[in-house]
Amino acid sequence: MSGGMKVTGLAKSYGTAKVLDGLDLTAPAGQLTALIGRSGSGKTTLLRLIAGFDRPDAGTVMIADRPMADVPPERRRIGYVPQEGSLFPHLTVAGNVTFGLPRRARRDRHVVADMLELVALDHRYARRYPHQLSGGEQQRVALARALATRPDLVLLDEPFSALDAELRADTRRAVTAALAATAATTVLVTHDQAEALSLAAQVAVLRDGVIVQAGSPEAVYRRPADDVVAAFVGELTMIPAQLTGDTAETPIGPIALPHPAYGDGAVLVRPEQVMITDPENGFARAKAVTIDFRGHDGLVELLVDAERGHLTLTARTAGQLLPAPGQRVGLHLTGTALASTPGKPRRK
Ligand SMILES: Nc1ncnc2c1ncn2[C@@H]1O[C@H](COP(=O)(O)OP(=O)(O)OP(=O)(O)O)[C@@H](O)[C@H]1O
Repeated sequence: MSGGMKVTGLAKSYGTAKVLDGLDLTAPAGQLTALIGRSGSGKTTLLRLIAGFDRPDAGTVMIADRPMADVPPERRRIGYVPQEGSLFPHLTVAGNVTFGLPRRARRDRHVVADMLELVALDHRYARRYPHQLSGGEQQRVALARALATRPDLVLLDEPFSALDAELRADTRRAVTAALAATAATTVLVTHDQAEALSLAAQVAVLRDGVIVQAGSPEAVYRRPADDVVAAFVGELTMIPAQLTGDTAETPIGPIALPHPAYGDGAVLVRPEQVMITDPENGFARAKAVTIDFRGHDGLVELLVDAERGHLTLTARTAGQLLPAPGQRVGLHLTGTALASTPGKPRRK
């Protein structure tokens, strides 16, 4: 297995616009790292620097423990799969899959059969041309071609974004299974946070030219580096709170704080941390106002009984446990919360 991928101090500007500003990122060997960030944050720029299509202004790229400064793209041992349309239209599937292989390997029919099997495509597809394939099948062939050369690193630039929901799910499954089977070190760019959380071993969040957080999907979702990351990777509901060090006292009960905070403020929690119970139970009582039904679960907007003021919250609950509009419920909180203190400067 290779030594993974590591970039250090990577900087890149276009004119006066600084896109990457001393960025560090390690993609562990044999694992999938998902790179997420807002549109225009520099995800594609980073991928192109790793691939060697562009040169950084500063910083280093190491792939499988080899420095890449003087290595041209075709000698970096990389497999690159862009959004769509990367197949050669005049070559068959077999011709595409074996394109990067030495002549002798190209004539070996087992290579094509093995690679198609790896991406869950029938071997009879080998003779078809790209225009005779669906978008999802084309992406699987593109991945088969990328993996055929046994690269040290696979780079995927939004490979599922042009596919509709059903095809996307199927293609995603086939692609991740193939990547896992070959233990390929992979960096996947996606603007779909749910996709990143479900597929990746590591999620890296790009903002303001640097990686603001890299960690397991669970860590990024449950212990986000700040409230901007928190909002980026999932829904949030804000609850006013008295911050007393390692606990926040809220109108619907106490909740633990992973980072100590003090004073008048608020906490940010995921809607699934707001637990709905019978009105007799729970720390506080509320009325369900609106229900946003989503099949397997739903979001409930709640108006909390308060002596003063007016507090609305959002809870997520399993589809069969959803209250009816107007129903009275009890509430409490679980897990830990991120403190949000007023006046903290917000970054874009
Ligand atoms: N060749 C270029 N010349 C000038 N500016 C560029 C060039 N390539 C990218 N940019 C600018 O750099 C910034 C980052 O672009 P990049 O495509 O890397 O972002 P991204 O995160 O991949 O965006 P998206 O999610 O929308 O694909 C953008 O502001 C873009 O306009």
